[in-house]
Amino acid sequence: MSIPVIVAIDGPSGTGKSSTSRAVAARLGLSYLDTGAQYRAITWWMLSNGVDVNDPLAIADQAGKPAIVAGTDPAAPAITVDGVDASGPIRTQEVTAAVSAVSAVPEVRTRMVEIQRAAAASAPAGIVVEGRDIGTTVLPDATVKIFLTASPEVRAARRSGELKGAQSVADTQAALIRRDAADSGRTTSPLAKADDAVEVDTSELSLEQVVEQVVALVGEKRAAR
Ligand SMILES: Nc1ncnc2c1ncn2[C@@H]1O[C@H](COP(=O)(O)OP(=O)(O)O)[C@@H](O)[C@H]1O
Ligand SMILES: Nc1ccn([C@@H]2O[C@H](COP(=O)(O)OP(=O)(O)O)[C@@H](O)[C@H]2O)c(=O)n1
Repeated sequence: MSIPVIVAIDGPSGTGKSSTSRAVAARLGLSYLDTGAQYRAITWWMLSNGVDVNDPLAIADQAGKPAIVAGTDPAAPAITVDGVDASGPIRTQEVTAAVSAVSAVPEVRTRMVEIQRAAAASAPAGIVVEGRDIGTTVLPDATVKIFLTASPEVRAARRSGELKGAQSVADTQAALIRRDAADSGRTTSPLAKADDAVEVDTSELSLEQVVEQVVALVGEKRAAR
């Protein structure tokens, strides 16, 4: 058996983290973990249970309650909260608007990071983990660290394509920029590029080109060890 490979993919919203991570994991036969889905899931639970998402103490007090389970199959990402499928509700605009406040609470992060490290440690061939703080905090010894970027215009156009006109491109861009600022500005493990991460600007690249670059980097690291 070869040593498991750990790939950390970080970056702001709409840079291609999920699409790239799933494709790389599928191509290399690795597990896959979407940590953003976990933060969205705990946010959905807080909203559903009447917790004031602008009250960090109230969030901290409840952070240990929901059981969040994320699947690790890149062909079928799954997320449940207390056994209930949360894959639809976690993508609503209500959750998107509240997730940065909930994920800034240290007690929430401590809990999520524990689940994330356990998933990485138990992946048989290795794992691709995507998020905001994977290379800096969750898995600082990852084999390969990637930091994806793209211009705000490109990111907003990609996101509004997915929202199918539910929100204007201008509103989507403004919301992305607000979330970037909150995620980069928080005290506990903010969105940041690790010093040893490779930055890839995806603005002018196709998904296939980004996937090729990441697969090539993993191949180089594997050959070197
Ligand atoms: N390199 C790319 N070129 C064009 N579209 C892309 C690229 N990467 C991702 N996309 C598309 O952009 C949208 C957002 O991608 P996603 O992977 O969800 O980003 P993130 O996880 O960083 O928010 C998706 O609709 C996806 O198909
Ligand atoms: N490792 C991570 C991943 C996500 N998050 C939080 O979760 C939110 C949603 O992440 P996401 O990856 O689903 O966001 P999108 O890029 O899909 O819009 C982010 O805006 C962060 O507030 C985090 O704090 N740390």
